[in-house]
Amino acid sequence: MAYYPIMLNILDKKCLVIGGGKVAYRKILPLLEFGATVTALSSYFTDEILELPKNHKVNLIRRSYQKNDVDNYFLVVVATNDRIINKEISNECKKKNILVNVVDDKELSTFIVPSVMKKGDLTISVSTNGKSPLLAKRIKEMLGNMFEDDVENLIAELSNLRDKLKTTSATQEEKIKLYDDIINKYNILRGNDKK
Ligand SMILES: C[C@@]1(CC(=O)O)c2cc3[nH]c(cc4nc(cc5[nH]c(cc(n2)[C@H]1CCC(=O)O)[C@@](C)(CC(=O)O)[C@@H]5CCC(=O)O)C(CC(=O)O)=C4CCC(=O)O)c(CCC(=O)O)c3CC(=O)O
Ligand SMILES: NC(=O)C1=CN([C@@H]2O[C@H](COP(=O)(O)OP(=O)(O)OC[C@H]3O[C@@H](n4cnc5c(N)ncnc54)[C@H](O)[C@@H]3O)[C@@H](O)[C@H]2O)C=CC1
Repeated sequence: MAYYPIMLNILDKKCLVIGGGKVAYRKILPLLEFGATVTALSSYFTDEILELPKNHKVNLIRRSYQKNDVDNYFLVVVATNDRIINKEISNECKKKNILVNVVDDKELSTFIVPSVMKKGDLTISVSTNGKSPLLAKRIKEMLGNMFEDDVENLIAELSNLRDKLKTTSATQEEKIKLYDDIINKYNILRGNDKK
């Protein structure tokens, strides 16, 4: 079984993280980074999570999970240490067509989270289909170190040109030739001696 990778727009979307331990914290951070409004619900929160509402769009609810808590959320991450509760929440989300990630059971999840490296508008995301999250993280670290910082300038230049070419009658082949000329002008990979 392989997962279909997509880029999800979660800007201002209501996302719920259930659980308040170190894994919940790790799952909350990228949701915030990508613009979601996060509610964390847990009977207990670590100090790191308790600090978050000071500077971020996070709302904390300190109690254990109750039926229908997932209603009206776009996406739910389940990070408790209670497998029975995890299964119950997963079933509820699936029934209600809410995207759900259960951090310790991919069978209960409708999506899993890859390891992500972001450099401006370049996103590199690595998954092992849940087989080895640590390897996903290591590969992401290796790939992250391969890129020169000017990859961000390259993307900006390509994007500007692309906007301009949209209103011209250039053919797809002509456009790709122009894009490739720019790509070849840059040294996006470290140690790449082209130029
Ligand atoms: C299926 C998945 C579900 C999901 O969470 O979406 C899942 C599941 C599990 N992870 C476990 C363990 C670890 N997870 C990490 C780290 C990360 N785990 C992440 C994703 C995923 N983890 C999804 C699959 C991703 C893929 O397809 O490869 C990353 C990429 C993203 C993120 O968490 O945001 C993030 C790296 C962030 C970064 O790049 O920095 C580390 C390393 C570390 O902490 O440093 C360890 C210890 C080493 C090891 O086990 O490899 C356990 C066992 C728990 C136990 O033993 O009790 C389970 C449960 C199970 O496997 O059943
Ligand atoms: N996906 C991943 O990357 C990883 C997943 N895991 C798994 O993630 C799970 C959580 O790990 P930790 O954060 O270290 O655990 P933890 O024990 O520190 O935190 C569990 C949290 O769940 C809360 N909780 C328990 N029952 C609840 C309920 N009924 N309603 C609301 N909140 C409830 C607790 O109050 C606590 O805050 C574990 O099952 C672990 O196996 C662990 C490592 C990595």
